[in-house]
Amino acid sequence: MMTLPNLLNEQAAEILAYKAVSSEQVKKFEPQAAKNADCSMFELMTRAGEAGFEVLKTHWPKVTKIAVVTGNGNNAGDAYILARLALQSGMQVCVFCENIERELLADAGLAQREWVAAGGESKNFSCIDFSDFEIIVDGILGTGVEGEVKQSFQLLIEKINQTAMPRLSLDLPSGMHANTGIPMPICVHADITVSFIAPKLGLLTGIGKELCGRIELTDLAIGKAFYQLVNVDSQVVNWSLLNPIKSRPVNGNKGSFGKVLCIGGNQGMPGAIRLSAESALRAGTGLVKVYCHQSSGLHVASGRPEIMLQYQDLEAALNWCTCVVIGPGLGQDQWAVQKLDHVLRYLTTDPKSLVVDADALNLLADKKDKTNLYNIFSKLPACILTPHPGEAARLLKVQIKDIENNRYLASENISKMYGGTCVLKGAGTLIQTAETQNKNQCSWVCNGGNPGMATAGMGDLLTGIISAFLAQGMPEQQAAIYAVCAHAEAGDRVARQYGQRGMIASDLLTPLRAIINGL
Ligand SMILES: NC(=O)C1=CN([C@@H]2O[C@H](COP(=O)(O)OP(=O)(O)OC[C@H]3O[C@@H](n4cnc5c(N)ncnc54)[C@H](O)[C@@H]3O)[C@@H](O)[C@H]2O)[C@@H](O)CC1
Ligand SMILES: Nc1ncnc2c1ncn2[C@@H]1O[C@H](COP(=O)(O)OP(=O)(O)O)[C@@H](O)[C@H]1O
Ligand SMILES: [K+]
Repeated sequence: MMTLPNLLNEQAAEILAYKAVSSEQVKKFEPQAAKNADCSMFELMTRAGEAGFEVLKTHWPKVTKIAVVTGNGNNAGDAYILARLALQSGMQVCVFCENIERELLADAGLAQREWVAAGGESKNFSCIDFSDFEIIVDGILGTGVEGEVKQSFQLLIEKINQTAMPRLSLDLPSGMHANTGIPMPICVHADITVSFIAPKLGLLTGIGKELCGRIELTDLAIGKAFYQLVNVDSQVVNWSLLNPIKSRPVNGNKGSFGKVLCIGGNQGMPGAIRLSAESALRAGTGLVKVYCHQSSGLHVASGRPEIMLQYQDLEAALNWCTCVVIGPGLGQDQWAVQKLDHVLRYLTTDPKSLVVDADALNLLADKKDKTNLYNIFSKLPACILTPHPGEAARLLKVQIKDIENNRYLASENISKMYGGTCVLKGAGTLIQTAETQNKNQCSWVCNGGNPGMATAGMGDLLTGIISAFLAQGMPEQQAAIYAVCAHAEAGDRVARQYGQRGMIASDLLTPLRAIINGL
C-alpha cells in the first residue's frame, strides 16, 4: 500500500485542534499529559472554567445574568469555576444542581467549595426558572456520561432546550456520546460548545455537528504533551489546510491529464451523469466521455460539447479510459446490471481506477459475494465508494440510523467489506481509507460544507471531482480527501455569496475551478 504524501500544509500540521480523538484516549492520557506539562488536575479544571468564561464573554459580551447548570462530576467542576469567575467579575450568577446539600468529590468538590466561599448562590433543579437569566451554561455531563442519561437529567435537558436562550456547553453538550455525537437519548442543543484538550470524534460529524453549534477548542495549554501520548483517531481537514495542487507541466497535453469514463444516465435519468462529467472536466480532467443509454445522450451533452458520448461497445470505452466512474443515474434495471457486471468483469483482468456512486452502490449492496468484490476492488490502482447514509445502510445491510449512530464505524466497515476508500457523505463527510503504513492517517473528517449542499446532484458533482483527481495522478486517499474538501469549499463559497437556500449543484462548478487553481 502506498504511503500517503504529506497532504496538510505546514501550518495545518501544527494545529492540534484538528486532531480528533476518542473520549477514552482523553480520559486515559489527560492526567499524564497534565503531569508532563507541570499542571495539576485542579489547575487543568481551572483553565477549563477560565476558557469557558472567555468564550462566553467573547461571544455574548452584553450578557450579565448567567444560569449555570451542573451535574455531579468534573464537568460540574468546570462549571463551578466559570460561575465563580463570572460572579467575581460582577455578573449575576446562579448555579443549579441536583442537590445543594451534596458535596462533590475531589477537584470538582474543591471548585464547588471555592464557589461557595466566593458567596455564590446555588439552587436545586426543582426550583429552576430561567426567566431571570440571559444565558445557560451547561456543565451537567461531559465525557463521563455512561449509558442512557437518567430520567431527571433528561427532563432538565428538555427544559434547557425548550428555552429560547443561548446555550454554552462545556466540553460537550450534556447527554451527547463523545465518540459518536449521538444523544443518549437526549442532549443539550448548544449554540457554542467549548471543547477541552482535544476535539472528540462525535462533535465533528452527523447529528453531533448540529448539536454542538459552533465549536471553540482550547487545549488548556497541555496539547503538546497530550499529543505526544495519543494516536490521532481522525484528522480534521478542509481545503485551507491542504497543500496546493501541483501546477500542470508546461508541456502537458490533454492525454497527460487522464481520460475519465462516466457510466450512468439510464433512460430518463441524464442529469446525474452530466453533472459528474462536467465536474470531472472542471476539476481538470483531460478528456471526459459519458457512456449512457441512447435516449439520454442528447440531454447529457446538450450545451456542453466538450463531453464525448458513447452508447455502445462498453468494452472499447473501458479500453480507452484511465479512470471509471459508475453509478450516477445508472438505475437498477437490466441495462444497469449488465453495465455494472461488464465493468466488474473488465476490471478483474484490466485494473483501472474506479469511483462507485449512487445506483452502482445499490447494485453492489445486492451482490451476495462480497469477498469477490473485495478481491476485485482491493487490487485496483484506486477504488473509492461514495455512499450517502442511505446507500451506506444498504451496503452494510443495516438501517440508516445504525449508520448515523456511528458514522466512523460505518465508514470503516464499508472500507473493510468492499476493499476501497469509503467517502461517507453528509455533514462532516468522513473519508475512511484502507489501512496505510501509518494507521493514524486512515480516518479523515471534513469540517467544510454546509446544509445548502443537501440538494439533488451535489453528490454527482463530488464523484466527478474524485475521478478527475485520480485521472490526474493523485493516489486514492489523496484524491478522496482533496475532492471532498474542494467540493465543500465550493459549497461554502457559494453559500457565502448567495446564501445556503436555493443552491444548486451546477452553482459549484465555477468556484470549483477557481479553488483547484489556488484562487
Ligand atoms: N480534572 C479533570 O479530570 C478535568 C476534567 N475535565 C472535565 O471533566 C469532564 C469529565 O469528568 P467526569 O469523568 O467526572 O465526568 P462527567 O462530569 O462528564 O460525568 C460524570 C458524572 O455524571 C454521572 N453520570 C454518568 N453517567 C450518567 C448518566 N447516564 N446519567 C446521569 N448521570 C450520569 C456520574 O455519576 C458522575 O457524577 C470532562 O468532560 C471535562 O468537562 C476538564 O475540566 C479538564 C480537567
Ligand atoms: N448538511 C450538510 N453539510 C455539509 N455537506 C452536506 C450536507 N448535506 C449534504 N452535503 C453534501 O452534499 C452532497 C450530497 O450528496 P448526495 O446525497 O449523494 O446527493 P445526490 O445523490 O443528489 O447527488 C454530499 O457531498 C454531502 O456531503
Ligand atoms: K456539558
